[in-house]
Amino acid sequence: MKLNLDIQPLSSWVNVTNEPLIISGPCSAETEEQLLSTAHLLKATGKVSVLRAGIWKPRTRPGEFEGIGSIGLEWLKRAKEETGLPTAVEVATAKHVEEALAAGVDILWVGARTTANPFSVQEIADALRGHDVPVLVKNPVNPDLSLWIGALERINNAGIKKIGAIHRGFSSFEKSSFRNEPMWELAIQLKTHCPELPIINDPSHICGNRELIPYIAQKALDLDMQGLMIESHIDPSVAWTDAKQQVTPAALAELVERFSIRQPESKNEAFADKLADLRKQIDKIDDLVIQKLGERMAIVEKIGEFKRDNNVTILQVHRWDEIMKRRGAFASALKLDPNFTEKFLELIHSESIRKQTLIMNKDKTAATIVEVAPPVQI
Ligand SMILES: C=C(O[C@@H]1C=C(C(=O)O)C=C[C@H]1O)C(=O)O
Repeated sequence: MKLNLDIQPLSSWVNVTNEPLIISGPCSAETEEQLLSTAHLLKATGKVSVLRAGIWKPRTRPGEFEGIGSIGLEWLKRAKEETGLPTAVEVATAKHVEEALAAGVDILWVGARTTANPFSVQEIADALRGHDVPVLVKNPVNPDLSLWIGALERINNAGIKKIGAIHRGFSSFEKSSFRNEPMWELAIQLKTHCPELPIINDPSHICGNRELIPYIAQKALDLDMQGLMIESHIDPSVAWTDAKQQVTPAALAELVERFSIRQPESKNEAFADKLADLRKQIDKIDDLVIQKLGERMAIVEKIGEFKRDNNVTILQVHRWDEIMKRRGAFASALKLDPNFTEKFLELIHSESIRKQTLIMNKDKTAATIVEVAPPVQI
């Protein structure tokens, strides 16, 4: 799938003081004093290009702090006047868009819960029509790339060319050390579909705690993401929302200082030659792997026909269990990650099952069952 968005490059709509682009500020604007003092400290670090603050907060349960509301726009205006930092807020309705634009907010972002709802995204897109304001679209809460792409398309179709995506991770039922699973492969797929789309990582929402932020932020930069949105607060311990994931402006500066900034390419000729040579080796190996997988699947199909003719079930748990153990041991002896091996083998097994299911049901009307293999996480 190719995603054809009409995009203006990030550098044409935001003045990045330092690489990478850092958007920072409180999760929620709480008081004028909290917002202004945080903004001044952020500006003083020299590392921040945009000031963010949530003023309308979509909360999971009622009764929690739902944002300070429109008054926060006045505080943002003042913060911008005093620090010179452009401002960014989350919008979830047409009214939010109108108010934010009237107050001179420089960048709008669509939150994860909103991206998941095409009606809301369309309402926002319609309100944006005729305006020339940059809009960032967070990934939907659920790991659905099409919803993310659909939201970007709706905004772009409304004439917004200064557009980017924010990768803030995905809700998961499973317990994990992250608040939202990064599922990097979805961001990588988005980048593959539309290489010119800037992607900004939001380690605060992925991690849900300060401690993990450096690791996720560095990984995002190593995956060639163009910027980071990191929540900061003058005193995170008393923050009204998301206290655990906010950092002080000083901690933010230290974090940014420690990043290793790598370029997508190197101009060094010796490097280019060596890389080309190594890639040739990889090409040969990949061809062999694919060839062997093709041969394996041909045998799987033969087994399928054999099972069909002898009325034997497709799934053979003991055989599969034995394969997992033996291949697993071989793979770990070759220093392959057990998690990777397990997922790789499971993917092969589900494809075997799918192929044999088609063979078994060949003459039945249900022959149209085309189950696809589950997505692999990295
Ligand atoms: C190919 C077979 O069918 C299934 C697929 C397997 C595989 O891909 O290796 C193993 C066991 C079965 O669940 C088989 O029975 O050997």
